[in-house]
Amino acid sequence: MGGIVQFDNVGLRYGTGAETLSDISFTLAAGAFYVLTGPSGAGKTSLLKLLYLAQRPSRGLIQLFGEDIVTMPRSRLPGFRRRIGVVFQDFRLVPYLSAYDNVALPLRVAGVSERELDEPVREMLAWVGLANRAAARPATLSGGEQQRVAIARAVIGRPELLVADEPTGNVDPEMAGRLIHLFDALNKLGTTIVVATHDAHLINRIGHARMMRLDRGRLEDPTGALRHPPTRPA
Ligand SMILES: Nc1ncnc2c1ncn2[C@@H]1O[C@H](COP(=O)(O)OP(=O)(O)OP(=O)(O)O)[C@@H](O)[C@H]1O
Repeated sequence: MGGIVQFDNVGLRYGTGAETLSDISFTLAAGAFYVLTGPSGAGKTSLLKLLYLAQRPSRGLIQLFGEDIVTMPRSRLPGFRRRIGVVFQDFRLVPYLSAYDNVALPLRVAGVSERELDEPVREMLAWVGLANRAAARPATLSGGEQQRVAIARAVIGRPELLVADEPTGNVDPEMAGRLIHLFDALNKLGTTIVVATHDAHLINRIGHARMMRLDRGRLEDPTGALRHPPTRPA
């Protein structure tokens, strides 16, 4: 399988300070499951932001789905973003929408009819243990419940790439197991997954994951998972 993401010598600098990320080069294989680890402040969230196109690099080349996204006109970025599911560290649910409507959002944006989306939305809410909270607004949900809505919203549209930032930070081990099962099921359907986490328990439960480790803005490749020949455009 080919690379779905390729970084070549990518650097990221916020403002005029030192680089937060330096010399980042890797290829993500389509359909694989990656776990990104590293100490707090190493740059994990920054790397994920580059992946889900919330941040442009200060230098280097990024290809996503076979296209150079650094020089791509801004008008084309929203179309690319719709192919990526994101679980944000701070959830970013739409505050005036119910849990049901937050989860339904990607399907509505994709033009799925109300009749067709009702069953998958209810199934997904049940899977994350929120069947009886469908009508609740985010402000009335606990942190762990909000996180589960955010995960349900990110996976329901079966994105080509799923990027999740500390997705089990607010849930108990049993729920973490269910969420991993959900990521696994999505991965089996072909979605490439990148999960950033500190959670050793989570890392141990995803036996087939390829490890990526960031330390002070530089990427280590402890298991050789990222060593693919670069696939440059002809
Ligand atoms: N928008 C920003 N502007 C300036 N500096 C930033 C910004 N976002 C992050 N940084 C800095 O970049 C560095 C890396 O932060 P980042 O959030 O990517 O690390 P992290 O590995 O995800 O940490 P954690 O595990 O604590 O979430 C930190 O020093 C942080 O202060």
